Amino acid sequence: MPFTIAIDGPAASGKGTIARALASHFGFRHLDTGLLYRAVGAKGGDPVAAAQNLGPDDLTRDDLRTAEAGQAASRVAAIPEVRAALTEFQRRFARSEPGAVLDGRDIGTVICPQAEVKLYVTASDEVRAKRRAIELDADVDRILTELRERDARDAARDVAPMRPAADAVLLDTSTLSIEQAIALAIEHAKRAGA
Ligand SMILES: Nc1ncnc2c1ncn2[C@@H]1O[C@H](COP(=O)(O)OP(=O)(O)OP(=O)(O)O)[C@@H](O)[C@H]1O
Ligand SMILES: Nc1ccn([C@@H]2O[C@H](COP(=O)(O)O)[C@@H](O)[C@H]2O)c(=O)n1
Repeated sequence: MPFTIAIDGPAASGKGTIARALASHFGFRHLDTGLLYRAVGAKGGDPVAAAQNLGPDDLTRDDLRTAEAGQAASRVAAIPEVRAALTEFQRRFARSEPGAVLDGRDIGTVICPQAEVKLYVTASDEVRAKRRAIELDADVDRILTELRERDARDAARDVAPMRPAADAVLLDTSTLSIEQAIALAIEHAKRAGA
């Protein structure tokens, strides 16, 4: 039976960093599901058609990590038909042998409610904005405004809103180094049988 690790949380909280490290540590596959929504937003045109026809080339564009791509992703992610078009791909990925780590906003609640491990990774708004501003070499105040706007939209939407699953373990990385956050996540996953 494949082992699934679901990691959710707000923008720039460190989900992807932890997800990649867990996948590497346990020899599992990793899917950054935010990239799917970023690719749909970046493709332009009808977002539902874009989601239904997403291909490998769409996921390797070099403009997907920008703040603008994040905002566009958040807008198309509120459309139920867009989410529906991306669901089966994510669920199939989650069944990868020997295991898979998926990070996003609705992995523990909607995509993989039966995941063996569920983490909800957070950090204060200010810490997240600072980390992302360093990463993108951008203005921290602009990034803070953008993160708050995106989080609010992601948490308020009717379909698959961003929230921790009832059985998720919360991991606040505000005062943790990357190494400390990864070590805690590995420890938790091991205790759960990974
Ligand atoms: N514990 C930490 N301490 C310091 N920096 C961190 C920590 N965790 C992550 N970072 C850095 O913060 C930035 C955001 O991390 P990451 O990309 O993992 O977040 P994310 O939650 O996956 O973001 P997004 O939702 O936008 O994809 C990266 O530059 C990463 O290196
Ligand atoms: N499971 C998911 C993953 C992402 N989204 C939306 O995509 C935006 C970009 O995600 P990042 O993880 O790359 O920041 C995000 O703000 C969400 O709107 C989603 O809805 N569900």
